[in-house]
Amino acid sequence: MSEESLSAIRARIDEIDDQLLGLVNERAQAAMEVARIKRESGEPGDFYRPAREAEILRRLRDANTGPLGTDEVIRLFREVMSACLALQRPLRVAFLGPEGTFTQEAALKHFGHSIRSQPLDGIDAVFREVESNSAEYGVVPVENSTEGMVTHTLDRLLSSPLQIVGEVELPIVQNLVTKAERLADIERVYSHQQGLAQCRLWLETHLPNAERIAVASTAEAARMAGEDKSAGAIASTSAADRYALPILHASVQDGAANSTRFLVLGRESPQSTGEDKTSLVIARDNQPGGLAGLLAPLARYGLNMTRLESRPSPEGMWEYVFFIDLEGHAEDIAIKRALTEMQQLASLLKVLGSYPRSVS
Ligand SMILES: O=C(O)C(=O)C[C@]1(C(=O)O)C=C[C@@H](O)C=C1
Repeated sequence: MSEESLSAIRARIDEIDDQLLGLVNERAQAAMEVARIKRESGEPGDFYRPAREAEILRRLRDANTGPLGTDEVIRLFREVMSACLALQRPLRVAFLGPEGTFTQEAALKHFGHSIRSQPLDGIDAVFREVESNSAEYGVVPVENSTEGMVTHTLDRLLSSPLQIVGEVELPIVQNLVTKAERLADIERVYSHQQGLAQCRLWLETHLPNAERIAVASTAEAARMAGEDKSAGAIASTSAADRYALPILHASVQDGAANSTRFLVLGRESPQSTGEDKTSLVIARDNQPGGLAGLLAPLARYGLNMTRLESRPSPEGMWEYVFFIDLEGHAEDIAIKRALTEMQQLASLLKVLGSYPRSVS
């Protein structure tokens, strides 16, 4: 390619960037105008509107003709909205820390980078931070595709007044990070208990003699491995970056398609977007056919159940509560009717939240 045509294309890119800059700032002005109207009309709470954001992202995803791919378009516009929202007032988002955890990655994927993120040292602490209004939102893991449910999150949802306002799905890539130069020099491996479990086969094959030590998070594991040349950690790429640890082996998780689902916690359920999920927890006194009877209204109203999990009830031995995800919003007429009928049979029925299905 000649020098002239290269500089001509670069001049064109400069021109486009100037236009983009102008347009992005024009958009930010419009978002500030929305904030002014919200403030004047005395709307309670913060300015974040998850339903509106999901609609914007879905519309742009469907309108995109490339060459940029769906993920990139969603990521770019997520960041634009995040920056616009921060002009109104930056959101405080608590997450299961420390910095560098997959939960932080999920929080940034959902809210963009213009938030005030607050790392906390336990799932319970994240719930408490939002319950006490010290943060507007919280992000906690709820399920891993190889390791199953995060039971602590389910149990805490039962007792919390918070609502689920969103969900995030994140592909999980685990790495062996270490200052050691060879696998043979590694005597112990730190990780979160789920990280160790997700890489069980790889560890048995490649580090059969290394001691496995479960710690509070994969990020904490990376920090500890950074202080000990004969140790390694199973951790994310961002944890490796944060503690300046080399990745000796990348992508060591056993399942190729390993992903974790996170919940976004807030105080108010978002409005219906037409592509929503509703989570609830139900229980019925122990009796033959009890659960089947309780679920019958869902089938009668043609509702699609995407998840059913049981947990021991805090109330009594050998009693269970059931966590259910449905397609649809609690304001949809079919869900309203089904819930009214279920309520008559249930000893417990609590709607944990209706929220837009994750956009990707
Ligand atoms: O539409 C709104 O309510 C806005 O505040 C604007 C906007 C945006 O940037 O588009 C910003 C934040 C909200 O979470 C949703 C959308």
